[in-house]
Amino acid sequence: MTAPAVRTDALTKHYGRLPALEDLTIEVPPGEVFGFLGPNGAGKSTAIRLLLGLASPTSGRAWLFDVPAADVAVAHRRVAYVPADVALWPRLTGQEILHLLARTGPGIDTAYRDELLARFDVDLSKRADAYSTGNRQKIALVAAFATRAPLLILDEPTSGLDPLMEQQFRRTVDEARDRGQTVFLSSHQLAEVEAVCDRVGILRAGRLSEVATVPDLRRLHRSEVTLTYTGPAPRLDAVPGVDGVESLGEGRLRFALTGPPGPALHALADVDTVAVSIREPSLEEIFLDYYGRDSVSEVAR
Ligand SMILES: Nc1ncnc2c1ncn2[C@@H]1O[C@H](COP(=O)(O)OP(=O)(O)OP(=O)(O)O)[C@@H](O)[C@H]1O
Repeated sequence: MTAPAVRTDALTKHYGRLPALEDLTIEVPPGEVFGFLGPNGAGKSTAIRLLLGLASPTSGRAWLFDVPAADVAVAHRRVAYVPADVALWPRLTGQEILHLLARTGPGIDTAYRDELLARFDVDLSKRADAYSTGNRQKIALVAAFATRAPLLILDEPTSGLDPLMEQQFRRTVDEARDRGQTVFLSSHQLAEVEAVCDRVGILRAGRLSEVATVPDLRRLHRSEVTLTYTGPAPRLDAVPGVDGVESLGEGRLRFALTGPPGPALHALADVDTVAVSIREPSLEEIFLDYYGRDSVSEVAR
């Protein structure tokens, strides 16, 4: 059996009394694009630092392709990493930095690197201390995606990119997946996670609340059902999974449906239904369920 690209077992990190990460157990198979989603302080960067051996766990363990994460010299042969705050050698030009990174990493595809440089519109002649945050991030992304590393770990990879570059980023992740690389990324951006990830892990205050595909997340959460009928109004108040029943006037009503639709369909069996529409929740609405209104603006920004 192929080793999982990432595996953690009850991975925990406390800073003093603060549980930055509690009991994280996940498995990411090779070739998957996995997104770690959560608001500021949820523990995303802490988890990534533990995977990279940049911090040691308080308890629990992590492996990259079955190599203990703490065995940095071996584990990093298969990893390319882009940190949230990209720091580059200030006196080197973009060109020099790419050469340096190519010599120290797991080997690169130079033709693909040139394609990425054009795609991300990077000016390689400037010294790194003259780069903007977004340009530093672009250099680091090009360096990582141009490697043949089987695992790419990206901490908030698009936080400094403009919308046009975000599009290019999404295309590049798709190409990495097509080549069989595993991508493990953290993000605040719901749209990005929705667009690129096969599965999403939702972190809340250091704990994993859910791991699911985006369509599965939608199924777990409230859909909005609007019903048009003739005859007497159906009685739905006590039906499992149904709440917020609201009349929209003559012969129309709306309700929220959570979980399997069977009981609601059963309750509607004798109703003369003219039309029914079901609107699935957006990822943002799913977040409202998890975090409440205050943090969703932070997550969706
Ligand atoms: N070196 C540290 N010392 C003390 N506390 C820390 C340290 N690093 C992180 N923390 C705390 O651990 C918690 C998780 O932080 P972490 O950076 O992992 O969150 P995050 O989800 O990556 O957030 P953001 O989206 O803001 O980067 C936060 O409360 C943070 O203040």
